[in-house]
Amino acid sequence: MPEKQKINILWFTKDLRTSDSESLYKAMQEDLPFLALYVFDADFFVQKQFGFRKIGKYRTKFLLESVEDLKQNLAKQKIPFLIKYGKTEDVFKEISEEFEIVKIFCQEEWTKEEVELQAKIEKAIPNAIWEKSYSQFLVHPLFVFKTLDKIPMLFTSFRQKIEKNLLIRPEFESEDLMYDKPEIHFKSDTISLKSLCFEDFETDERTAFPFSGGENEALKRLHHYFSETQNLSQYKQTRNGLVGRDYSSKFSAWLSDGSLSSVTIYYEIKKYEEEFGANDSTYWLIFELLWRDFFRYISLQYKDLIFWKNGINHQKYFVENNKALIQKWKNGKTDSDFVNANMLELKNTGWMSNRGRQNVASYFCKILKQDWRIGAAYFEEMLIDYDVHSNYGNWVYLAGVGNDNRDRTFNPEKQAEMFDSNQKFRRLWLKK
Ligand SMILES: Cc1cc2nc3c(=O)[nH]c(=O)nc-3n(C[C@H](O)[C@H](O)[C@H](O)COP(=O)(O)OP(=O)(O)OC[C@H]3O[C@@H](n4cnc5c(N)ncnc54)[C@H](O)[C@@H]3O)c2cc1C
Repeated sequence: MPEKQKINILWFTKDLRTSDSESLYKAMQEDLPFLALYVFDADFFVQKQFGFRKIGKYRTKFLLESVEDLKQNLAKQKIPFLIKYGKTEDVFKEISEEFEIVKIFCQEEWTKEEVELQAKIEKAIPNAIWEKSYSQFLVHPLFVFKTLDKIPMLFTSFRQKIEKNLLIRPEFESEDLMYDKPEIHFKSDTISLKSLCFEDFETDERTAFPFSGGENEALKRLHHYFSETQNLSQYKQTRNGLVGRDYSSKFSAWLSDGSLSSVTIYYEIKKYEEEFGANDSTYWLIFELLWRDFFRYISLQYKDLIFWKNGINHQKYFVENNKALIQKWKNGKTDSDFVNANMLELKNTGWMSNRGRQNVASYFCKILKQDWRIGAAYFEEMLIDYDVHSNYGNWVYLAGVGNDNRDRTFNPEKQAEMFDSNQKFRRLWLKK
């Protein structure tokens, strides 16, 4: 039998970008040719939890756009890119029937489903060498664990310790490297919303933001929010808003599938501060990106406990599973018009503001007293920016079984008075 050609694989997962890509940068340094790969994993599109899909139509559309954009960016660098639908381990097996896979470059993961998937690939391709990178963090684990032995329970102590002599790794200059190795031919699948069993849909005209996936759109949004409009300079005052495109950055959707890197955002903030001046608002965006990191470090430390009913602190959580109440919450038919408006926004657009998310989650856990995991699973299906660490981290936090032991309940009436005093938001979503 002729020897198989040796190749490496650059496996994209939640790092759908060509700029600041450690994996792409490293794959380019190797002598062997490589094939870039993205798999729409079949299990992921059919699995359900608490009756909800793992991914709904909003995120699926966004993901399709992100992968298409990645394809175009990789083509500019002449990098061969394979897009497949199926079980990821089967795709790896199929490739290994034609080629000897020597190394797999990808993002490091530690949450349950991601770890299980990597284990299936390891079993299918036992001899491959894995080169994993922590490209999803703002503050690299090497720095964090040099500073801290253990991740503190409270965000404030995490932030204060990390901010002392904060060191952010430089960006990887990966987007201009040209691929000059032999092309690897492998036939991609044609994948669409329809082939993934979703109906096509129009964006609701009331949406807070008409999201489009992909690195190019992410960078466009960044330049709009920063230099074009200088909205960043008012971020701290506007970030609790509910209506409109610019009350917050809306970066989360691109951060979640990795088409935008938080390190890139950081350096863009620094450039912005040099040009337009630093203030509380420019700092506050970094502060929020540290919250994002914090929840990643919490999941890294507590692993699967973030999915457990009693959470990371083993707090007893008494819950009900009242289907009628949950249905009312989902469909915006509770006793609170503020909660209802937020839930209708989510249902119709895949988006909800941070203020809205805090209120509806607190209402679900503390007032309706339902199992927080059901609320989190509904968010997982619906949110365009769903991210395992931020979603489950925030839900355990609000359910009182995470990093906040204070038994706090948001009062939706008071919150509506504070953040929607003119009822603009409620009128937008509740009007007949
Ligand atoms: C119950 C609940 C569930 C959530 N689920 C998700 C989720 O699945 N995916 C997700 O990205 N965020 C989630 N968040 C966090 C937050 O609501 C969103 O990140 C934010 O609303 C996104 O809007 P933005 O990008 O305009 O935020 P901005 O206010 O512009 O903030 C900038 C960035 O900071 C990070 N950030 C801000 N607030 C938080 C926070 N509380 N926790 C973690 N990171 C934060 C995000 O990456 C965000 O894009 C959740 C919050 C709650 C209360």
